[in-house]
This record gives sequence, structure tokens and C-alpha cells, in this order.
Amino acid sequence: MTFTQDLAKQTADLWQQIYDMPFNRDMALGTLRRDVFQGYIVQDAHYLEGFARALSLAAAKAPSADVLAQLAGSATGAIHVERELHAHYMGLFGVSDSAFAAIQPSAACDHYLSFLLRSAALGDFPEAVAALLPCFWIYREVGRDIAKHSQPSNPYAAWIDTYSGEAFDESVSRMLALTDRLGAEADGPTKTRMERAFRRACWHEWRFWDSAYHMEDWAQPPAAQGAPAYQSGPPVSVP
Ligand SMILES: Cc1ncc(CO)c(N)n1
Ligand SMILES: Cc1ncsc1CCO
Repeated sequence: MTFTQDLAKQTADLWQQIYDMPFNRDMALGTLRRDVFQGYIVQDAHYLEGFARALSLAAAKAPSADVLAQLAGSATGAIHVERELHAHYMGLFGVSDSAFAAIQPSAACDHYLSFLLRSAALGDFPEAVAALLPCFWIYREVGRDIAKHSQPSNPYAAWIDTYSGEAFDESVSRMLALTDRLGAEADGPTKTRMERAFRRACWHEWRFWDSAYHMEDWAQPPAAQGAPAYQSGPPVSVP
């Protein structure tokens, strides 16, 4: 079994949860609510920019010029997808540049990006790559799964085509091969850090969709929503 096959096996529970999410099921049917997709795509524009920054940080640590060019190329690719795909949907939904600029990253988006930027900035190169891999890999597999079930004239076809397409597949395959090389060379503690970073990133992928589906933003303290402040409980006697 290759290192990445092993990673997939260890995270099969999270992958299954992601395949089964209503967001992805409804996207294949084309019945995903427009306002939900709009909220998702705005958050994803923030996400892809941060992701490209994390890739660029990891690229700077690459052990060879080839690998540096691979990661820097994916950073450029992510910005390109952001420009093309997101501009397409934001145009369709009438989200202007100034409206976009006024929308801050959600808690889930910020949490995922903080994790990626921290892994890339403070982790070693193998750990950074393991943290960045699920973004590539999960989107390819989910994109293919949705493409298989997609209904004709699906409004989300541009999204589905991007992630189930050949150009994306090429960059995902190179990222998998890189992770397999790093995993094969890694000592025990490095492998453990890679596995933890990979699993955590898979969790963030699930969380990002779940948060978008429920249109969550930053939770507010109850008083800010006009609700009563916290009630004190009964006194506690300390023996
Ligand atoms: C949250 C998220 N993960 C991965 C991708 C793949 O690019 C994306 N666009 N958004
Ligand atoms: C959009 C995107 N997501 C992960 S990598 C990438 C660019 C592919 O090169």
C-alpha cells in the first residue's frame, strides 16, 4: 500500500461523510439552493486566495526547484480558478467586487486557512504538503462523484467540470506522487505528523461544506442577539 492509500484508509470515515453531505448530493441534482451556493462561492473565493498563500509558503521550503515550481504552479492555478469560476458565478448572482470585499471570511473558512497557513509556515515540508493534499484530492474525488450523478443542464456544471476535469486531475496526481515520495522517505515521527495534518485537513474540508450548507457565520454572544445574558447556576459548595 502506498503512503497516500494508507492516508485514505485512515480517513475513510470523513470521506464517506463528505460524499453523503446534502450539499454535494443537491449539487449533483442541480437542486442546491442558490443562496447556499452563493454563500459557499464567496467563502471559497476567500479560501482559494489563502490556500494559494499557504502553497506559496510551502513552495519556498521545497527541496528542489522542480517541486518549488510544482507548488508555485498550483498556487497560480488556484488563483486562476478563483478568477474564472468565481467571476462566472458571482456575475451570475450579481455579487459586485465591492459586495464581495465587504464579506469577511466565515469562522469555518478562517479556521481552515489558519490551519493551512500555520502548517505551511511553522511545519516542516512533509507536514505542509500533507496538510495541503486534501484540498486537491477530496475535490477531485467529490468532483468526479458529482459528475457521475449530475443531471443535464445543471446550473453548477462549471464547478463540476473544473474539478472533474483533466487540468485539475494533472495537478492532483502530481501532489499525490509528491506526498508518496515524502511519506516513503519519512521517519516515524514525521509520518505521524503528516498523518495528523492530513486528517485535520480532511476534517476542515467537511467543516467548510457543512458550514456553507447551514449558512453559518461567526457565532455571536447571546447578548449581541438581544437574548438574556448568561444565567448563573445555583451556588456550588466546595467541601
Ligand atoms: C474548501 C475548498 N477545498 C478545496 C478546494 C479545491 O480547490 C476548494 N476550492 N475549496
Ligand atoms: C483550484 C485548485 N485547487 C487545488 S489546486 C488548484 C489549482 C490546480 O492547479
